[in-house]
Amino acid sequence: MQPLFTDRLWKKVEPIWKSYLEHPFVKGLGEGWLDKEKFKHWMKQDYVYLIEYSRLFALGSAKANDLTTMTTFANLLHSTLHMEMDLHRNYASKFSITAQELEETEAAATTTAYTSYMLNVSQRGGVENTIAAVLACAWSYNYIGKILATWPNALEHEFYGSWVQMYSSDEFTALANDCIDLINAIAKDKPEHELALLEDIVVKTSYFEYMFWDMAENQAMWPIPSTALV
Ligand SMILES: Cc1ncc(CN)c(N)n1
Repeated sequence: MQPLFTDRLWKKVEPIWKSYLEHPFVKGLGEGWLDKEKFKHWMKQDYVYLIEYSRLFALGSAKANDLTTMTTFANLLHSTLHMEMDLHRNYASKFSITAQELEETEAAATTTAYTSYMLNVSQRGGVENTIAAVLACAWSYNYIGKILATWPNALEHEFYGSWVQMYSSDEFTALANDCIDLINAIAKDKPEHELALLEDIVVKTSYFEYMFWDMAENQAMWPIPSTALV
């Protein structure tokens, strides 16, 4: 039997993904001591990130060569806009931030760079580029969620517990698995030079994931705040 493309990808990205678990933001979230202002920054940035990420699923649906793939992308789009973004809207209400205010968040430099990269590679290629661009997002959050769920009291934490519950849930796991199955099916008959390009997209987005945790940890926006500009 042919090895799965995601087995090869896993070998490549494993050191990057393992480093997420050592990152102070992820560690603080899993151990329950993360500063809430840092979490608020992540939540707001992630909301505008997810709007662009949703656009990718819509693009994947439009680029799909068959109805099954089109339906999978449509389902991923729907679940992101509802299930995943509901988590953010619920957290926002705890900070007295409305859904409208969340949507109007100015994207930080890292958020802009990451979403622009994903949209760029997706628009430049076929459906295989789109699924490669979203793979690390869905799969790595599920990877982190499932590991944090095994940490003492992470699932029960009064504030961060619902984050761990959502990203480790059966529903979110099914979405991540849909992405894994899609890329394996699409990669099956591709020549090595095309697989190498897809692998590069997954590695780059894995680096962007690390940068996103860093951005949240440092509550970073842009080098000179826009409020300082005339
Ligand atoms: C930055 C980022 N990457 C991935 C996910 C999981 N969809 C997320 N919510 N945010």
